Amino acid sequence: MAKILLKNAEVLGADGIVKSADIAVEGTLIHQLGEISAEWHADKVIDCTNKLAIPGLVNTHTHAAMTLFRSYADDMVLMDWLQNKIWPAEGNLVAEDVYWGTSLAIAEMIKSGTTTFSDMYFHMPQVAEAVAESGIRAVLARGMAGVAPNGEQALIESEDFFRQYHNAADGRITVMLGPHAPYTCPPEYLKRVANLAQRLGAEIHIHLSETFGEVVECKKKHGKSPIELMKDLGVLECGVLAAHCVHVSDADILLMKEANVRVAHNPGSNMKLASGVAPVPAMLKAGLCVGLGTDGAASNNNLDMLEELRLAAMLHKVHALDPLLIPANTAVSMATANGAQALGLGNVAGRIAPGLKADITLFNMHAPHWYPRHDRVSLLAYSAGAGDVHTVMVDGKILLDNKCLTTIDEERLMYEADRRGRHLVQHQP
Ligand SMILES: CSC[C@H]1O[C@@H](n2cnc3c(O)ncnc32)[C@H](O)[C@@H]1O
Ligand SMILES: [Zn+2]
Repeated sequence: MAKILLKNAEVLGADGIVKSADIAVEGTLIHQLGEISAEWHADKVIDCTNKLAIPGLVNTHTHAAMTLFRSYADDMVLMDWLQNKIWPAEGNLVAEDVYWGTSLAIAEMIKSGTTTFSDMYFHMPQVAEAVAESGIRAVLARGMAGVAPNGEQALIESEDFFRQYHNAADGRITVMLGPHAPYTCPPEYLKRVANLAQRLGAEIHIHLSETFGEVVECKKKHGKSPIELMKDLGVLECGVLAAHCVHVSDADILLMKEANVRVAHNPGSNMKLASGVAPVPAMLKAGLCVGLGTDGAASNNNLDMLEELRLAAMLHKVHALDPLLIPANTAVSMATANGAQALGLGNVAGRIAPGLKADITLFNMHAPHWYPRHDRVSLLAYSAGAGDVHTVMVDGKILLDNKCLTTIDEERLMYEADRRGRHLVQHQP
């Protein structure tokens, strides 16, 4: 079992306070924190002078392989973007495209300090392969739209995928079911998804109440909001990770709290697609678990969780004209511990504490924008950039060493992603 000592770090603890400490990593786990006894011999020692150690960032909602559509269709509203640009181009995707697009996303995520991501997409065995090879942690859901003939196939593939990959890659992969949204999955179909989830013991990852138009349509069609509809169909009983939740009412928030719905807040995507501002302060006040996500790289347009963290901290302040909303430590918790909890990994990752998985990101603080160091959490939230990410460890294994990826051939995947991305959109309108 490999033993790694992170020596002399400044560690963001589970209490949100930064203290000087050593971190002993044994195998996949954080063994000890603080002063490490001289009897504990490390195989490798990393000098963490001037380094801030935080729990790895958790991206709670993305479509990783959509890196292939980055910069293809910008400055559009969601439905126009999906129906006229993205879905036609996705119709051309083959399994290998998803493998390379996901690998590109993983490289970008690791380099910007993310250690876990939650994905909803197609060709999930190839996503799992990219996850397994790279060493990152992931929660994967095969996206399902309930229209014939693919709706049936999606249910079958989701069950197969769950049975084959839940807890795969030494436990780094867990699986959810991924019905896309109420506007692509009719009620009867969502009931079948909920039944399947109950039968498998799987949780559900779904887009909910992303745009005002979605809510209006849902009320017109079903006489209730998307959240109310999910409750009535039995979806909320399965354990739900709900992406976006921009247009939710106070009554919706109460229902979400009752059912312990966890929210993936995607401020960058919501701003770019002009979907609106999710009532995150009200959700937090109600006691909901809110994590952060980038959404796909085609609506963001990067997978940088540090940027998302800062957007979350800033957006709600300016929206409510209240600088007290989402302070730095809240935004950091949303990007780490709350994100892990939102993905059902609260007892596995998201905090630097003995017994938890060694998923750790080290930031180099020896740069002009990190001085003076009045408050390290403030520096992380408001001053740091992805370029400061120095070392990334997942499951006790170093995936980024002094800014170099250790498990991924970056040049090869940039070449493949470029070639495949151009091919996918070649004959599109
Ligand atoms: C069924 S797999 C996932 C599906 O979701 C699409 N998608 C990407 N971004 C969004 C978004 O913000 N809202 C709704 N759907 C989105 C993606 O293109 C895939 O088709
Ligand atoms: Zn999405």
